Amino acid sequence: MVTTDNTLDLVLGQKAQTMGDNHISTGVETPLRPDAFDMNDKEKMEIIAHHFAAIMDTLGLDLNDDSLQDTPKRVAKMFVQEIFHGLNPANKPEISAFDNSYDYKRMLVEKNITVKTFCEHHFLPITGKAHVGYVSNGKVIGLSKLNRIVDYYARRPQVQERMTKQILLALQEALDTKDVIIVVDAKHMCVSHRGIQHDESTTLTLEYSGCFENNDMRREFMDCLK
Ligand SMILES: Nc1nc2c(ncn2[C@@H]2O[C@H](COP(=O)(O)OP(=O)(O)OP(=O)(O)O)[C@@H](O)[C@H]2O)c(=O)[nH]1
Ligand SMILES: [Zn+2]
Repeated sequence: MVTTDNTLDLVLGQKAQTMGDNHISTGVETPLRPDAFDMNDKEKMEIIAHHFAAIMDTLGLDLNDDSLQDTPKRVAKMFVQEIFHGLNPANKPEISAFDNSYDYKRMLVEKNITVKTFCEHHFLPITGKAHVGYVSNGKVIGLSKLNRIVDYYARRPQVQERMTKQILLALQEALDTKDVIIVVDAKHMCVSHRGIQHDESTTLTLEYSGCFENNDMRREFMDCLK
């Protein structure tokens, strides 16, 4: 085993000092430690599998059962290589901008981009759609790259507000313009499947900058979503 329970205590202790127990948001950056990627994926998966097995064991589950015995490994792989893949900056999508040779000067809207992320408070799914718009500053990027940027920031433990801001900033950077807008409409399983257990509510977050500070531009974008 690569780490010890002492390491975990230390990590959890640090978190408690910096965040308290009241889930105060830590700004636009995902709160990661500076040494977050000192370990490679394989080492991380071994440690997570070990600890997840302890969770299952504590719940009284029989880890010798055929169906359960590989679950710790499955969960570890899912965390590191699938659902939290976007924690690692090495996995940030390569985006190359090219000249807007079509001379298209209006708003471009990419609607209904799938958002599959996980609430950082409960590690339960948040599922929904993002809609992004921008006005080219002379540069354009491939349409699928808009979806890829959303997907990269979704593949982390998240709060919806932070994810929305992170995507806005990444779009500004990729497109080299402030003329960007994003709406995220998502359902939180931590609201529908536990706690209050309300199925119908969704959470809408909106971030914008540049020309979208203008009410008419924002309204035009919203009209495109109807
Ligand atoms: N602002 C924000 N809150 C979120 C998000 N995802 C989950 N939450 C909320 O985070 C809060 C966590 O608060 P706590 O009171 O510590 O958790 P809890 O006791 O499990 O809360 P209940 O869900 O009310 O039972 C809950 O109200 C969640 O609904 C998010 O993306 N943004
Ligand atoms: Zn939650």
